[in-house]
This record gives sequence, C-alpha cells and structure tokens, in this order.
Amino acid sequence: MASSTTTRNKAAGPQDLETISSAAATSEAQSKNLKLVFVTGGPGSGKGTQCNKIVEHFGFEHLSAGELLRAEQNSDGEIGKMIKGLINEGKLVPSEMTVKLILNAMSKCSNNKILIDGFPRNDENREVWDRVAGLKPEFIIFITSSEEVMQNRLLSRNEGRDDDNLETIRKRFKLFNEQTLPVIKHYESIAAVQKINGMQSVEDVFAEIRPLFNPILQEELLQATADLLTGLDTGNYKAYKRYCHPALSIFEPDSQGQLVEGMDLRKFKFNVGSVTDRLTLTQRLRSTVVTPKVSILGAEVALVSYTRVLKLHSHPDDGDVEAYNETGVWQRLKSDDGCKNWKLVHYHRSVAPTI
Ligand SMILES: Nc1ncnc2c1ncn2[C@@H]1O[C@H](COP(=O)(O)OP(=O)(O)O)[C@@H](O)[C@H]1O
Ligand SMILES: O=c1ccn([C@@H]2O[C@H](COP(=O)(O)OP(=O)(O)O)[C@@H](O)[C@H]2O)c(=O)[nH]1
Repeated sequence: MASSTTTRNKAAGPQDLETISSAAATSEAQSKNLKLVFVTGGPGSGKGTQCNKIVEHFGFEHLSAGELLRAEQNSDGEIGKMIKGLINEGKLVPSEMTVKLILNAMSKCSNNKILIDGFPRNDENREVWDRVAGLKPEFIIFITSSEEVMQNRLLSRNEGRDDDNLETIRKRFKLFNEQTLPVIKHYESIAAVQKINGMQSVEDVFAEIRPLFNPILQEELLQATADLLTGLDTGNYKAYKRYCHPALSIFEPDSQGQLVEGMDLRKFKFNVGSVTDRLTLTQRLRSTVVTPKVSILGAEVALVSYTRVLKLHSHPDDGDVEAYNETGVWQRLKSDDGCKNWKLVHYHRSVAPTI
C-alpha cells in the first residue's frame, strides 16, 4: 500500500503550472485503479481536520485545492499575485488553474487513494474538471455546519491565513451558498453525496465518516487475501510473508489441534521435503475463493471468511477437489516504511465437505 501525505507539506511548484500535461496526468490516474473521494462543506466546516483523520486511518493522500493555491500564490510574478488577490477577496481562482494544480499533484503521487478537499466550488469548476480530468469520485463527503459555528472556528483557527478575517469570511460564506451548494445538489443526482453533521466533536464527526470507507477497505482485504493465496499456490514464500504478521497464529488440520505461532513453520512448509510434493502439486493449481465475506470490525481490524476450493489434478476431467473453510483475522499495522498495511494475524482453516 502506498504512503499517505497531505498537501500541507507537498505542493506543486510554480513552474509546474506551465509544464503540466493534463492528458498525461489523467491517463496515469486512470491506469492505477484510482479511488477518488471529494470532501466539501463551507469554510471552517472541518474539511481539512477530517481529511487528516482519513489520511491517518485509511491511508489516503490529501490534496487540498486551497492549500495548492496558497502554495502557488507565493510564487513570484503575476500568477502568484493574482491568486493572492483572489483568495484575499474570498473569490475563486480560474478553474483551469485549479484543475491543473490538482492533476499535477495527483500525477506526482503514487497512492491510488486520493481525497480532494474543497473542490469543486462552483459549476464552472465542475465543468472544467469533467472536461479536463474526467474522473468521477467514488462518493462525496459533505460536512454541514451553521455559519455561526464555522465563523467562530475560522476566527480562532490561528493558521495565519489572510482570508480568515470577518469581512472575507462573509464573502466566502456568500460564495458557498450561491455557488457551491448548487454543485453539491448537482452531484446528488450523479454520485453518492454523504451528508455529515459537522457540528459535533472531531471524533463524533469522524465516527460518522468512518463507515463510508468500508467498501474500499473490503476491496483491499479481498485483494490481500487473493495475493496471499497466490503466494501459497505458487510456493512463493516472499509474496505470502508480505501479508503475514510475524507472530501469525494458525489453527489448521495439519497442526493436529495445536495453535501454531510465528513464521518458522510456515517457512519450513514452503521449503522442506515432506510437504514439497504437495506444494509442487498445488503450484500447478489455483485456489478459488468462494462466497467471501469481509467483516470490518473497526478501521484497523477485519475478518475475512471464505471457502477455498483447490482442484487437485490439472486434468480437466478429474473432479478430485479439496475444500477448506478459512477465516483470517487481519489488522492494519504500520510497517517499517511508516505506511499502514493489512497483515494476517490469525488464520483458522478446517476441512469443508465437498460434493
Ligand atoms: N468538529 C470540530 N469541532 C471543533 N473544532 C473543529 C472541528 N473541526 C474542525 N475544527 C477546528 O475548526 C477550524 C477549521 O477547521 P478546518 O478543518 O481547517 O476547516 P475547513 O478545512 O473546512 O476550512 C480549525 O481550527 C479546526 O481545528
Ligand atoms: O477550488 C478552489 C478552492 C479554493 N479556492 C480559493 O482558496 C480559498 C481557501 O479555500 P480552502 O478550501 O483552503 O479554505 P476554506 O475556505 O474552505 O476554509 C477560497 O476561499 C478560494 O479563494 C479556489 O479559488 N478554488
């Protein structure tokens, strides 16, 4: 799984505005099974705060349109000056410029899970995005809040932003009501807009957001399970071990009622004599996962249960099969590279009846 960062540390440089090729960025984005989520809401509704939590818990990359523009405004020359003037007036920067900055940032990130925060803000933004990027979000998180709450938060935000003053805040609210709300309405007809009450504690808001990511987690876990089984089928210990917690515990028919712990016996089974015949046999075959069920027990823990069917001979007419009921307990843990990855921590296998 790729690393996750926020644009607060990593913004596009000014020269990129000239050199970016939107078509190239778009095709690259399309080729990597992109999971795009838009996060919208009024100024001070808590978009950035919740994006940070999504980054931390679900390993997304956070691209804030406002942050990308603020980085750009510090560039020398007319473009920087123009952006600064517009932001301080609470107005919108021309759509082509914002879209190119977002696509440029996307093209630089290896992560396929991306949050776009604070965009699109009006119908023209959306139209240019659709035309230039053509990428649909999985869903849109709309954090709602009253202006009173948002205003109080913005005035005490203390991020040194020139636009967090009462006069500009009022202009930003007006723009949100007149231009952004209609875009959100438009998305209601073409994508899932998930309305979240932003007037709760940060943790309570996140508790509402958390389950929205379950389908993405489920897809990741099924892929991890498939990759782990491919490692087993092909006798590739390295590919298998990548998904295993070092203290992996296992109950399986071979272990004769004993709980086996750690990777030593696993490694032995991949390498050594008595089981080699069996591994050689299965090397030519492939596991088929039947009726998988993924239960998310929290952002960090999940159960994956399925029946694994193994055909024992490669001849198509030979109907000899083995089937196992298997349950894996998975946990998302930080690896040495600082990224959180799913690891199998416990695994239970029993022989399933076959017909
Ligand atoms: N649920 C919340 N409760 C209280 N304060 C919050 C909450 N969410 C965000 N804040 C605070 O409000 C301010 C604005 O939040 P931020 O995430 O920057 O909003 P946005 O990105 O929507 O402009 C920040 O100072 C943040 O710490
Ligand atoms: O797509 C965008 C996003 C932001 N902005 C500008 O950047 C400012 C700050 O936006 P951000 O999302 O960072 O902050 P918010 O207003 O939501 O607190 C906005 O008022 C606009 O001037 C813009 O022009 N286009």
